[in-house]
Amino acid sequence: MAALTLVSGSVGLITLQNPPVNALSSAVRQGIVDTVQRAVSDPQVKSVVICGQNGVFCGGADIKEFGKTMLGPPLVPMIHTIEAADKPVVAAIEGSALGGGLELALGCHYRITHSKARLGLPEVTLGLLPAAGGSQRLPRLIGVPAALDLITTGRHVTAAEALKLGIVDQVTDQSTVEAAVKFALSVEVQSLTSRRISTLPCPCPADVDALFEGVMQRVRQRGRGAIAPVACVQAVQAAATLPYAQGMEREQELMATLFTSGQARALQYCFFSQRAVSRWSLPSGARWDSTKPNPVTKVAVIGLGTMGRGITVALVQAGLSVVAVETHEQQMMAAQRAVSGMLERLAQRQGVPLALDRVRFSTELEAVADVQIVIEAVFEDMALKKQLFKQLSSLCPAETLLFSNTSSLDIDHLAAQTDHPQQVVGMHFFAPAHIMKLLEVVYGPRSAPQAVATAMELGKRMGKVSVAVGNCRGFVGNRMLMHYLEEALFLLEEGSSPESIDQALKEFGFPMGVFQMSDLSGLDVGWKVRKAQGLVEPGQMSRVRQGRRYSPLGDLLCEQGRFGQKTGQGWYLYDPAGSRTPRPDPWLQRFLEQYRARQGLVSRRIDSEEVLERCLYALINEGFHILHEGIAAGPEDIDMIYVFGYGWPRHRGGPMFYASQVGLARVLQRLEHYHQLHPDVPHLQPSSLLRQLVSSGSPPIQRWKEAIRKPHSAL
Ligand SMILES: CCC/C=C/C(=O)SCCNC(=O)CCNC(=O)[C@H](O)C(C)(C)COP(=O)([O-])OP(=O)([O-])OC[C@H]1O[C@@H](n2cnc3c(N)ncnc32)[C@H](O)[C@@H]1OP(=O)([O-])[O-]
Repeated sequence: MAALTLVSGSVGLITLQNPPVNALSSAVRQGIVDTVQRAVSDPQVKSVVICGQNGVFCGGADIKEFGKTMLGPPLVPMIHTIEAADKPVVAAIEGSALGGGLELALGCHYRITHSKARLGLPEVTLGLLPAAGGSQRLPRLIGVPAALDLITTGRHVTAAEALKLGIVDQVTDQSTVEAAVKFALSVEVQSLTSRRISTLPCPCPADVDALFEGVMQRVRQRGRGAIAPVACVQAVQAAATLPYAQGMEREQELMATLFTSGQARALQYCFFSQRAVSRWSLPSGARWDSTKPNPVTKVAVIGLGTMGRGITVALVQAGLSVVAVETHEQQMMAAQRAVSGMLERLAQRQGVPLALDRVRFSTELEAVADVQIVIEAVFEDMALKKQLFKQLSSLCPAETLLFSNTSSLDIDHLAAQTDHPQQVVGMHFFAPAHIMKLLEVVYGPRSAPQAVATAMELGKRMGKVSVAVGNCRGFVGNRMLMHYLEEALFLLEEGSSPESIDQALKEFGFPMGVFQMSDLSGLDVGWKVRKAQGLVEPGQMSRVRQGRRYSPLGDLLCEQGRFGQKTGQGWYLYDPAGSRTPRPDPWLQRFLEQYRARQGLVSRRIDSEEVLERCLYALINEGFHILHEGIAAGPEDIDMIYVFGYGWPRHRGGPMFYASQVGLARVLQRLEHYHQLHPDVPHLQPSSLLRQLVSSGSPPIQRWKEAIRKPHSAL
């Protein structure tokens, strides 16, 4: 797992060998301990270079080993031995040096880096802190402010930035190992006294206390309840205020509380789930590893509203040529200005050349005839979309893939309008489409595996986390969200307020509450959907529709023109209209009181526990239905949809993971309790899969799939 060879007569070259990222597994750590010891005691070896196999230095500690019994030599003494060596040790960094990988490099006396390498201490994103001395060495090397930034955000830096910050000594465009060997030869006789980072004082700015106070405040605000960023600040504070040995003790102490925390488990689950969802499969048995995506260079986007513009920008950013179509001249011109502006700002921010020449704007539908993929992003109206798919089917060659950015309409109905229904797939982007990471790739019963593979690959090229899901109303995300929204309305009817419901959800970790979210996206959006479903009865107050409990509150607000932020009034007040700061609205409070009085509802005090249980368990319960029906292939798919598309706090792992942490028996018992109190609310009736899992002893989430007999949608 680590090999030692003698090169250039006197350099001991240690190569880490653990593909794909040379993670520091117990075997690799043992390999390093053995090879370092041999190199240090070999009189022929005058200096040492440590590198990684296959162009990657090291991706850090082996995350798969977390949560298991610790075997092999620990990292901290291993890195101390390297630092204490009396022969110069040089890290040759290619690819990545992340987490424990960078900490290993910080234990070396010198660091030589390839210009394309990326470095960072991303432990915080896994619910941890750099506890192999990283929190103590990095501030000593680059100063407290820069170290705080890197350690609390976990962001990766480029080789150029690493050089500027002083993390590395040299950057090369050539062979990093050759450069490092040459460098090692040049420093063989130099003193190492100033090269052992742990022995250096920690450079602190004069107002260090104010700095820590400010960072701690920011980290708490941004972290929304995450504990690792707070511990990271505390660890760097120890580096700034304590001698190294005591700082290390503090680092270990803080790590001990994080290591076994539920948040660390949730974040590590997210790390693996994010990668697992790319390994999709279909009911037919087609899979990611046996289906080749089509080559794609040119894509068309039809409909240049907010979504179409964002999709266009994301495609251009992915390096594709885009034909952007909007049939109304004026709207096309407005879209052209907006897209150009977005691309200009992005190019400026990222310091890359502007790629405006990759987009061609047109008012002619015929302009899409020579693209490989058409993405339809017109208004969410089934009749309009059907007509467009019919036109596209006669306009485009048979091999053109036709994707729809619908957020809830039936993909199969659209496919039925075309001569090649196998070419039709849903590509549900989230607004703003060039920023939001989530993409639901919706396969219909007739979608060809190759079409799905191409959509998944296109999503990857656009930097999205793409999740393949089956076809049903609302797909996965919006289908689950519906019950979350409904429960929030029921709670309002029963006596709660938008402020207290939103507060409970924000304390849970959502960036905003359900009513703030509804004001942001516009109350009229859901109103239109409910109208299309025949649920809206203008001016009517009845609370039972289509045989189940219904809250007309949202409809009543819309009838008054209260659409949210854009109209200045919704569940909150916004002054002026379009402002993003919600203010409680006394009108709404009076309106709710009158509404309850007319409905004969007696207001009661509702605590945050009930808010969370009813809103979240209703959503989770729908997640179990979705799993049972095979609409999502596994709980990871649902969780990644919620983490990347709906602001579910990552440190809680996604709704299904959260349910597993709370305990399935508890979730079942609370759903039963609420369903007994509200028998007219079918979504509170526990799913049969949840019951089945509880009766089979609530297996860990990784084993739920075994309990789901139908692995996929039967559609
Ligand atoms: C205790 C002392 C404190 C130290 C703590 C730490 O170091 S914490 C660690 C701090 N380090 C980090 O947080 C870095 C985490 N890693 C990364 O950010 C990226 O993997 C990358 C940038 C290294 C490569 O990106 P890329 O797009 O080229 O590739 P990719 O991302 O698709 O990964 C390929 C495969 O490798 C797997 N795998 C990767 N890393 C690890 C690991 N450390 N372990 C185990 N496995 C790992 C990954 O699951 C995937 O497996 P799959 O799905 O094929 O079975």
